[in-house]
Amino acid sequence: MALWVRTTMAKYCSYSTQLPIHFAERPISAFPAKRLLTVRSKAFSVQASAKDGSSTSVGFLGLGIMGSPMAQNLLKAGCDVTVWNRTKSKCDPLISLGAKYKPSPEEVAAECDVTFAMLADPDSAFEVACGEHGAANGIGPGKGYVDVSTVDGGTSKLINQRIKSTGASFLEAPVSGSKKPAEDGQLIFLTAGDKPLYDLASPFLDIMGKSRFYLGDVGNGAAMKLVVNMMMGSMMATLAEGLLLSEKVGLDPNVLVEVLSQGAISAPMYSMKGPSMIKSAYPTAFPLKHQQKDMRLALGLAESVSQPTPIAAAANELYKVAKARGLSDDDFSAVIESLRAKLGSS
Ligand SMILES: NC(=O)C1=CN([C@@H]2O[C@H](COP(=O)(O)OP(=O)(O)OC[C@H]3O[C@@H](n4cnc5c(N)ncnc54)[C@H](OP(=O)(O)O)[C@@H]3O)[C@@H](O)[C@H]2O)C=CC1
Ligand SMILES: O=CCCC(=O)O
Repeated sequence: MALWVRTTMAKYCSYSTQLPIHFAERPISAFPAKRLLTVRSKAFSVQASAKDGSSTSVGFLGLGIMGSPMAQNLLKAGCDVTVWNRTKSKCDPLISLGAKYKPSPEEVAAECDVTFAMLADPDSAFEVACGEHGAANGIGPGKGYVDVSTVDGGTSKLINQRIKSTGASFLEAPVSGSKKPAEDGQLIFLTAGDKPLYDLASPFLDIMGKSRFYLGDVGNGAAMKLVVNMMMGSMMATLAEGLLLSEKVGLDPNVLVEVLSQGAISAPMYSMKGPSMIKSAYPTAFPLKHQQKDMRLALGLAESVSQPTPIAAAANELYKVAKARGLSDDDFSAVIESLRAKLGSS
């Protein structure tokens, strides 16, 4: 009996030199917990470590808003997890849940079969992978490095090169989904790179996420993520404009959110973020500085293929204004503040 409801499709992507394959799998959380554990432990034993025949050991580098719950879900599923974070104190809650700790990415990668990295941006992703005491210094043949940070394709390719030069495998796997989906194991992985590593890492991706796409060559996962986040950033800016305009012409913006939720342009994001934006509350799930980083990287991607993206370019300006107003660490929905200032309504 098929355990997965799998849809497979293949389509040509001009950004890739090979035909990408997309696997979208049914959320594993749809299965009862007991059944799930059986499936998972079977997967682990099938993919036993080359090192000593025991189950695959996992490293996790970067325990911010996303990395912490992702690593926590691996631990809760019974995985053998070793963690590292630049600010050591963020490791403590995971250590108390049973994680091991190593004082550098190098030592984590040397210890573990597969090492995941969830870093802030291209610079930190590169530094943790390739810098002094970076993962590349500890990794080697038979091991894998899975970078789940959101970076540009160029950075991902550099990390790929350096990791591969050691004889290890590389997979980029940025995620769609924010803090709550990370906590609930409902992320969407956009992967590209070494297919055998994708296969090896899939049971772990399925613990942390609800679906995964394999997109072919390194760079395609990053590109897909940037296109998605470029659209998300523009949608958020549009919501901000609509909320403020409705308010200014005397409408109740809460009613606008309700109207949106019932029509063709309904989006979970509008229903989730709209009500708090109306109250000028921006509890951070996705930091605004990261959204602006993604707009910037997406515009760079568009530039590289001479694709006009005027809407994203305009939205990016709003995120830059919001950053300049000290809102970098607020949720990206705080972008509305840059329009409030412009419209003179705050
Ligand atoms: N939050 C979200 O909703 C989503 C975020 N993403 C992406 O995931 C990535 C992580 O996001 P998120 O968890 O929200 O971000 P956070 O800002 O919460 O965490 C960033 C992590 O990167 C580490 N870091 C930053 N700079 C360095 C550096 N120079 N050297 C070593 N480590 C560093 C931080 O360490 P320290 O604790 O020491 O600061 C922390 O572990 C980003 O690329 C983001 O775009 C993707 C999907 C959703
Ligand atoms: O990169 C952040 C994505 C946030 C989301 O998908 O909700």
